[in-house]
Amino acid sequence: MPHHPLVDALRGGLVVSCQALPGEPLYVPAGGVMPLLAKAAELAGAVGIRANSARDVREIKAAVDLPVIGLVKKDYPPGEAYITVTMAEIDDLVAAGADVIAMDATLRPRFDGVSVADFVAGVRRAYPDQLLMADIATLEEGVHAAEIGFDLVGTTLSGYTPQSTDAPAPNVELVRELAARIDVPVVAEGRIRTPEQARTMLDAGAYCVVVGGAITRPLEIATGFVEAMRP
Ligand SMILES: CC(=O)N[C@H](C=O)[C@@H](O)[C@H](O)[C@H](O)COP(=O)(O)O
Repeated sequence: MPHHPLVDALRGGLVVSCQALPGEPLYVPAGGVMPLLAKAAELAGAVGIRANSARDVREIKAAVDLPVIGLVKKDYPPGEAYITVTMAEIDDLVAAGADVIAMDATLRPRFDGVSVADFVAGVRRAYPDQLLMADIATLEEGVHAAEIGFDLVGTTLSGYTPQSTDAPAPNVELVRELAARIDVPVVAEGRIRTPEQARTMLDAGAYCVVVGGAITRPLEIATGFVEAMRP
């Protein structure tokens, strides 16, 4: 089946996740920082941007000419789904112009007790043309996400859920297994630290690769150097 042109534009490319949460050095309440990171990604040849919050999606869309994967991350009790879990968040991201909306598609409990399948069905009814990306942590969740109609399936949450705590970082095998099992494009995302690892993900069958912290989180990057240099 041919892909949506927007999904086609991501094929084989790098998507740069430009995110900073409150408490991180690059989090500025007034905004304006994430578009600068997105611009650098665009100049480098990235094919897309991933961003948290309708505000950042809007600002980044105004600054670069790349598709934006939008999400809303909020704090929920540990062990619960937390990436774009309400219809109000979907409404905001659609209004901000998110080309793709990323949603928690783990099989963890959700704050409202609604299953991810029912939530996605509701989103599809409200916005039939909206592209949706599943953020999953395990093979089972990835297969389920493909079955319930997501347009892209990403390994974003591997290593971050109780069911995946022992997963390798990055999880090349999950990408390989998913790519072999589902027809939906597999996005390699999560804990990819080097260009070589990104390349390995493509070789394992990833449709495209999302890299965040290794490019856009200076605290994380500097900490890696400091730790490696410790006597
Ligand atoms: C687990 C979670 O909440 N991940 C978030 C999802 O959007 C982001 O904090 C990550 O930066 C993003 O997935 C990219 O991953 P990495 O920064 O490891 O390249």
